[in-house]
This record gives sequence, structure tokens and C-alpha cells, in this order.
Amino acid sequence: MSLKRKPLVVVTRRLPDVVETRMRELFDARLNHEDTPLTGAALAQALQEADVLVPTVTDEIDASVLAQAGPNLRLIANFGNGVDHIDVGVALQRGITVTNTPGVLTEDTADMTMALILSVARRVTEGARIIPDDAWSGGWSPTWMLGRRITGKRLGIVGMGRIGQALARRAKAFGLSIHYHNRRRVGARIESDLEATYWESLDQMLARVDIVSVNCPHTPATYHLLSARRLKLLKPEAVVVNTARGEVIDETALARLIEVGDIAGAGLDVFEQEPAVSPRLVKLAKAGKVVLLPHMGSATHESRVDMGEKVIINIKTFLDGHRPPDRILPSML
Ligand SMILES: NC(=O)c1ccc[n+]([C@@H]2O[C@H](COP(=O)([O-])OP(=O)(O)OC[C@H]3O[C@@H](n4cnc5c(N)ncnc54)[C@H](O)[C@@H]3O)[C@@H](O)[C@H]2O)c1
Repeated sequence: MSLKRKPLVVVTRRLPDVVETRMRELFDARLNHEDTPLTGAALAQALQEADVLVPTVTDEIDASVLAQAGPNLRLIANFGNGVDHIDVGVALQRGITVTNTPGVLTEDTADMTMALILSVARRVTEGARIIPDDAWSGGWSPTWMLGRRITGKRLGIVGMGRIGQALARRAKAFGLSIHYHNRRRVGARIESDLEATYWESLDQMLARVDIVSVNCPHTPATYHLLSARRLKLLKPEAVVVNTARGEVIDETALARLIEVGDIAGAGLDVFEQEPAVSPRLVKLAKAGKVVLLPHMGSATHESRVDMGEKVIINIKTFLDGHRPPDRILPSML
């Protein structure tokens, strides 16, 4: 791609200082230091003028937004892994390349998934509220704050990709047995290292596991993959954890099943109507049945810098006339 002027890179959200400094050195970077992302007229203007747009997960780049793009927009370099907030099909039709930042969020998101499993099973967040809220008399009783042991239990991973496998490594160390359902069976070496059992039938796996973790992307095929019918297959002691995307679970059905005691609890980092969170889930959190996090699965200083570096490499490679390493291909959708 040859441009006489320096290509304009528009970023919708504040990024780590080190990333913004590098972007300013390399590109004509228009950065956003407001607390709110670019929306409405500001986003439309950015799309009109930009050669490259750098959105994040909170930016809804659908077909109507893309219709406002000017002729120069050739690359959407997403600051994040999941691209379900972008209509990638329409972008590709318009000749716009889309990239993401895979790999660098894997370990941190797997850590947070494990943290959610432990929090729900051992009531960590519930317990942590007691002393600051002065609800603790100082007494201790053998029947007080009992959780569930995780050692020896079965973990069912839905989506055995990078994060699913990183979670499986951690869970194995905690003494959980690993079960998984994936679009395709993973290689024999990985399966053997993780001592993982593959379930072609998601239904059959759900009926047998104690903890379910959702680690697949949100795509048309995974929307409500954990439907009301499938959630009903879980044991009443089962716990559901989701650090992937809210839309993969029928959240209303999940809340209802927890309310009536047909599922023990849940740990959720992502929600169907994000950033809105269902009042039913909030009520369940107050009752200590669910743990809710504000989409912080990958939120470490290190991952944000690494993500920024990936975005920069994708932009620079593209502007140098080569294929960026993290291109989204139609086969991935
Ligand atoms: N909470 C966070 O902050 C956070 C951070 C990073 C990623 N994520 C989410 O986690 C998701 C997974 O990330 P990853 O890096 O492991 O992705 P990945 O592409 O490495 O793995 C996803 C796996 O899901 C499988 N899959 C896809 N469709 C499926 C289906 N219909 N049924 C069963 N399996 C299916 C794929 O085959 C793949 O193995 C991302 O798409 C993103 O939405 C969330």
C-alpha cells in the first residue's frame, strides 16, 4: 500500500503510554484520551478520515458503522482477541483487512478463569466481603462458609483452543480431571499431555462434569451454545464459568436455573448485554451464588502492552505492503 501522506491511524480508546508513544513515532496517530470511546459523529468522522482504525471490544463496528467508512480505510487492527463486535464479513467484502491480538492474552485469561472456578467453589469473594463489612463476630464454626472441594472433580472445557488448553494445564495441577468439547478434536500429543477426554457430544459431557468453562469464541454457531435445554443437563452441584463471551450462554436460563437450585453457581467475566449486567445475576451475586467480574480476564499491565505491540506489528506489516500476521480469515468466522 503506498500513500504519499503518513497514514492516519485512529485509536478509539486510551492505550498504555508506551504503546501510544511508539504509535506516534511510527504513524500519524490520532489518540483518544477521553474516558468514553468514539461513538456517533466522532466515530463516523474517524472512519471517514482513517487509513487504519484501532477499536476495542466496546466498539460496535457493525454494517451500518462500516457503511460510513471512507475510501482510505483499509485496515481494522482490533486491540483484542475476540472480533465478534466487528462485522468482519462486511469489512472483508469492502476490502478492509481485520486483525486481532491472539496469544498474548492466553495465560492471563486462563489465570482469571481458574480464579473464578476457585472463587465460586470456595466462596472466596463472598468470604472476602465479610470482614470489611463488619459482619464477622470473630467466631469460627465447623459448618460455616463451606464450599466445594475442586480436587478430584471433573472440568468440562467448551472450546479447547489457546485459553482452553492453558486452563486445562492449570486445572490439571489442581487435581481436576480434564474433559473437553471442541469443534475439532485436538492433536493426540496435546490430549495425552493434558490427560484430556474428548467428548464429541457436548450434551453427554455436560451431564457428567462438575464445572463447565466456556472458552470458545462468539460466532453464529456458538450463540446460546449453552442453551436452556443444555444447561438443564448439568448436575445440581455444577458450576458454570465464562471468560469467553456472554452470548455463548443463555444467561436468562442460567440465572433461572441457579435461582431454583438446579445449578449451584456461576463465575462470569462476560455478559450477553455487556456492559449491562442482568439484575437477576446481580441479585444472585449479592446472595453469594455467582461471582461477577467486569470483563477483566486479560487485564494485566503486561497483556495490554503485548496487545499494543501486536497491533503495531499488524499495522506496520500491512502498511509495508505485506500480510499482517494476525489477519482474520473467513474460515475463522
Ligand atoms: N474475558 C476476556 O478478557 C477474554 C480475553 C481473551 C479472549 N477472550 C475470549 O476467549 C475466546 C477464546 O480465545 P482463544 O484465544 O482461546 O481462541 P482460540 O481460537 O485459540 O480457541 C477457541 C476454540 O474454540 C473452538 N470452537 C469454535 N467454535 C466452536 C464451536 N461451535 N463448538 C465448539 N468449539 C468451538 C475452536 O475450535 C478453538 O479450539 C475468544 O474468542 C474471546 O472471545 C476473552
